[in-house]
Amino acid sequence: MQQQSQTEVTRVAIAGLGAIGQSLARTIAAGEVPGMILTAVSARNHDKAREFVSTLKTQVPVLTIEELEPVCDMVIECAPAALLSDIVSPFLNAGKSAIVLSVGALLFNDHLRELANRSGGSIYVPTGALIGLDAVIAAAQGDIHSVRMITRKPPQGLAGAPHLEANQITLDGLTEPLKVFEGNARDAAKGFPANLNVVVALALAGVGPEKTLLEIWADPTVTRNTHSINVDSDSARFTMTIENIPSENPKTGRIVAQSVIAMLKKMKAGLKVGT
Ligand SMILES: NC(=O)C1=CN([C@@H]2O[C@H](COP(=O)(O)OP(=O)(O)OC[C@H]3O[C@@H](n4cnc5c(N)ncnc54)[C@H](OP(=O)(O)O)[C@@H]3O)[C@@H](O)[C@H]2O)C=CC1
Ligand SMILES: O=C([O-])CC(=O)C(=O)O
Repeated sequence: MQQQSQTEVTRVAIAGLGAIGQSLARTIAAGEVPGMILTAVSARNHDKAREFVSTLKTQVPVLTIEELEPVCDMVIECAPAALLSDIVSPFLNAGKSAIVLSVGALLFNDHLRELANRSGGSIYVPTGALIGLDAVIAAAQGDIHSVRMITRKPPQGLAGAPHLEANQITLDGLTEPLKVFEGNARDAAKGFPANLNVVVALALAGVGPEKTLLEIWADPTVTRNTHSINVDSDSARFTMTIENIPSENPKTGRIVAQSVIAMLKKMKAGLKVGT
């Protein structure tokens, strides 16, 4: 087991240099997260990644996924969902930590949780594009009667989702809101692997992927990725909505990288606020 103490310096790897990875790399390389050092990055296109790294305040090597674990203490996974296990397994195997953004893929990689439990490594799921996981986790210590979420995204925020193709749903030229999915978080993670990680984070915090229910709307009248959660439990009833400004990737909100930075800072802070 190689878990670190709060005061040790953590060597951070970033796997995936898209909307989230680039934003994280800029912030960590600028020294804005005390106790964390950006040590290596990985991307599909190494030339493009090297060009990006040259703009950072600290220079780090661009490595393959396999080369990250031997030189880093923790990995932040922000790559396509299909790579989740390849990126995270070596770190967990070594008893180290992984912050996971492709949360939906955790449902189809049960071995990662088992690996973490066996090795003493940790998988961290940030609140990401969502809101209120602290309240859901607290409510889950008692009895939660129901968890429902409604997501509205501009059509381009849902483009390319396998569920749309499988059901021959076309969003081109949409002029009014269209409900494109109603079901549970597990089916949403299959049908929208790059668009609805948030509902899986909600499921893991609360009542699990079968009982967490979701509607997805392709809505040409909204410009923000909007998620509303409704929870009813024996301790509280709450409804919360977040309206995310998309990043350069229309599927991903700007707040996601900020949520990860907040998590990194909390790991090293003496005062930790929130559940
Ligand atoms: N938990 C949450 O709240 C949220 C989670 N997400 C999820 O986070 C993940 C990242 O999102 P986002 O940054 O928007 O995605 P992007 O599509 O913007 O970036 C993905 C990056 O992964 C890289 N990549 C592709 N193949 C490989 C490979 N073989 N090795 C290393 N890197 C590779 C790409 O590299 P290259 O540039 O070279 O092509 C690209 O830079 C996605 O799974 C997304 O669904 C997104 C939003 C919210
Ligand atoms: O959950 C996701 O993958 C992304 C999302 O909805 C958002 O950024 O609003």
